[in-house]
Amino acid sequence: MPASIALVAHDAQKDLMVAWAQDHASVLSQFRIVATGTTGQRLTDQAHLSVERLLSGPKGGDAQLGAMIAEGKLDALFFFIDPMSAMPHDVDVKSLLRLAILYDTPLAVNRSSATAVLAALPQNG
Ligand SMILES: O=C(CO)COP(=O)(O)O
Repeated sequence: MPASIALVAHDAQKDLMVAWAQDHASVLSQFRIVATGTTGQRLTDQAHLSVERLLSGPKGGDAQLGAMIAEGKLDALFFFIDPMSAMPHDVDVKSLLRLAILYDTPLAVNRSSATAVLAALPQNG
C-alpha cells in the first residue's frame, strides 16, 4: 500500500503549491494523496493528481487531517502556510501543526522543505 501524504495550502500559497505539485507530479502520483477541499480541487484540476478531498480547511479539513495523524493514518504533511495573514481558523492550523510535531510526522511548510521531505519518503510503499 502506498504511503499517505496530505497536501494543504492557504489561499495565498495555493499557486505555489500547485506549481510545486506540477513539478513533482510523477513522484507525487506514487502516493495516496489527501488534501483539504479547495487545495484538493486545485491539485486535481491543475496538477492532474488523483486526490482524496476532505472538508475545506476552515470548515474542519485541518481537524480531519489532525485526526488522521493521531490515528497513524498519515505519513507526511505538506502544509504551505500563509506567513503574512491571520487566519480565522488559526486554532485548527495550530492544532494540526501540534499533532504533526507530537506524532513526529514528516512536515514541510514551504517549497524547499517539501522537496526535501518528498525525496526522503519511501516510494512505492
Ligand atoms: O485553510 C486551509 C488550511 O488551514 C486549507 O483549506 P482549503 O484547502 O480548503 O483552502
